[in-house]
Amino acid sequence: MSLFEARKVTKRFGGLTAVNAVDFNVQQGEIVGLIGPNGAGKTTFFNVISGFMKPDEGDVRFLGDSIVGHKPSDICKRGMTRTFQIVKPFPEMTVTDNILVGAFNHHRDAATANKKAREVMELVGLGAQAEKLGRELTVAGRKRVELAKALATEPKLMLLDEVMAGLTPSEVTGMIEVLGRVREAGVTMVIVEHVMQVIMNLSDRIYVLHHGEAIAEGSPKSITSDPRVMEAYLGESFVAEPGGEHAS
Ligand SMILES: Nc1ncnc2c1ncn2[C@@H]1O[C@H](COP(=O)(O)OP(=O)(O)OP(=O)(O)O)[C@@H](O)[C@H]1O
Repeated sequence: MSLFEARKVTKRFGGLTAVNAVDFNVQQGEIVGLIGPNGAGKTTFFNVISGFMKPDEGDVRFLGDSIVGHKPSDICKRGMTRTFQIVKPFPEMTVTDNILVGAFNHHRDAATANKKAREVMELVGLGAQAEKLGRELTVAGRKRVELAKALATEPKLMLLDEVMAGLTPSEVTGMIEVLGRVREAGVTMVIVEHVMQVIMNLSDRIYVLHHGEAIAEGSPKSITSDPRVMEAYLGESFVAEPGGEHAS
């Protein structure tokens, strides 16, 4: 059984089919990349699989159960959580307290929630910034808080929406290391990302969306040499630079 599976997922906006009969699966322990040119349907697909939008057709299954129609908070309690492209930590709360918001999702007991918050803060490299306020953080710091908040909910599967957007090349390298540690901690991940260096470095498998359809799936190596993928990216830079137009 796959940890996660989307079967023939379709989402339309009026006459526009943003996601068209997409099959997608994730096995325990994998990092799966999701790429595609601008407007390919990545965000829409992400919104559907994380419960923020309902598919018009198809099924989304996590741990063998359909989660279509379930609230994101319920899906999070089951062990699947997501991050957002635009990261807004609570500005007047410390880094610790921001992360505790995630930890309390899973633990009612304050001591246990605190312990979890400390643990994920160390994992993402925020230990030294624990007492900083949300508004004092750089983009890179805010991205790490977003990641830590998601991790504090103790996910089995984490969906990451452009965690590298707006980061400098050295910050991207730092974040790749962090995600490597997250994987070692046993968290399975799906990554939507424009920074190809990240996708190619981290992903075990990659799905490519184009005009709402999954046109290719395979190892990073097979994807880069796939003629359908090259054609889909015609006119766009396939090797996007960190901190590009998708900076938030
Ligand atoms: N709420 C909406 N209402 C109407 N059309 C939408 C809506 N959201 C997305 N779309 C359209 O659906 C298509 C897919 O958009 P989506 O944002 O999912 O693509 P994307 O691959 O995430 O793009 P990008 O890489 O630019 O973020 C686009 O044509 C977009 O204009």
